[in-house]
Amino acid sequence: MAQQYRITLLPGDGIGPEIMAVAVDVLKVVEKKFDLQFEFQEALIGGAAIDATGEPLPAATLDVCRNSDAVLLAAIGGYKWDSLPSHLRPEAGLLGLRAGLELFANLRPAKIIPQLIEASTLKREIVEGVDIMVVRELTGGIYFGKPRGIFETETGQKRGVNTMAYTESEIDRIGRVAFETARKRQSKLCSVDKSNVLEVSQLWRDRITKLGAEYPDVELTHLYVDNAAMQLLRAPKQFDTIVTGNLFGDILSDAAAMLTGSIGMLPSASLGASGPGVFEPVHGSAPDIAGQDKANPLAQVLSAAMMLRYGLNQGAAADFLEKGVLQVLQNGARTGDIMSVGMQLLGCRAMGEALIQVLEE
Ligand SMILES: NC(=O)C1=CN([C@@H]2O[C@H](COP(=O)(O)OP(=O)(O)OC[C@H]3O[C@@H](n4cnc5c(N)ncnc54)[C@H](O)[C@@H]3O)[C@@H](O)[C@H]2O)C=CC1
Ligand SMILES: CC(C)CC(=O)C(=O)O
Ligand SMILES: [Mg+2]
Repeated sequence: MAQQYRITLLPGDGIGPEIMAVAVDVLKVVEKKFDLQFEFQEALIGGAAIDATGEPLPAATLDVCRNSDAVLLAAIGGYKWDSLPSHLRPEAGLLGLRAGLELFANLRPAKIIPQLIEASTLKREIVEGVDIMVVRELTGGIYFGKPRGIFETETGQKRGVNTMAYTESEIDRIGRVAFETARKRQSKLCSVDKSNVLEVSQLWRDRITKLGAEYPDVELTHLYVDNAAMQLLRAPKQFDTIVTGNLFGDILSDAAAMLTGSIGMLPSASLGASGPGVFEPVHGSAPDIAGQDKANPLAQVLSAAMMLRYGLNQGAAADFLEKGVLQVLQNGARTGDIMSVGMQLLGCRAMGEALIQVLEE
């Protein structure tokens, strides 16, 4: 009998529904090829949820996610909701989902795809062979620290406040994920912080260094985040696995995306100690191209592959999808963000169709 999985789909906003439709079609091919059965359930998050219910993360959404085997998320956010107070914005829905499911570890691979070297803004010799895994802490740091808000000073000025805080146990648990991840790769871990200025980073560096003693086979180095950003663009091949906090990981993973040609190619997995993971592209809802059939759906498809691998333990099905993506690119199919001379420019839907054709061959 086919193995059954309950998958919650969170298309969200902007290009979200367009790229999610492609991922679902692709997963239907996987079902057939691997004798799996996906029970898809769609739920509201972000701006779409605000419009329908007044809240960015309705309780019903969190419930259905908790009761599923994995969650596939597209993206949230858009101009329409930008002036709402921060706790009512679409982004609060995403943060609430990550916190609600205790998804403290965000794996963001940035691996150069040989077919896309020409799409990178960097020189071939700089990016060829790049294979980096960013392990980003996802439920702590400045996105969650208290106090936060916009307060009034004694002189009547507004003062915006956010707090970057990490406890030892929060650092240790993401540190362990990072050391274990590095061990399965090239056994090189670079921890990124700002410990020359921030106490929170001093504690971070201290704990990661202590943890390093338990992983003598992993070569541990440390970089300040400003230098790390520069090194990522100067000589990205020096990196294997990077571990860092929530804000620095958010920023560095967008920078790492450009090494590989486009943020439209980068997937991620958000994992906790137990329970369903959330699998989502690194990019956002791209409101500038939403509704125009221009989005690259491949980050979403590769997020579905990460879901198969990390969330459902279906490694062969994940390999199948990843190979299909390489093949469709090899065939010359390109969306605008990864277009180069001599290739075939496709819209989001047509890229999905080209991929399905490859997968069904
Ligand atoms: N995980 C999530 O849901 C995230 C949501 N956001 C939200 O998304 C909205 C837009 O944020 P931005 O800073 O503009 O970041 P973004 O990642 O949505 O877009 C940045 C640039 O990359 C392009 N891009 C992104 N994904 C693409 C794709 N699949 N194919 C082709 N081009 C793509 C966009 O057109 C844009 O020019 C905001 O509301 C933001 O808060 C931002 C990042 C993550
Ligand atoms: C939209 C934010 C909540 C987060 C973000 O940019 C990300 O996780 O990449
Ligand atoms: Mg981001």
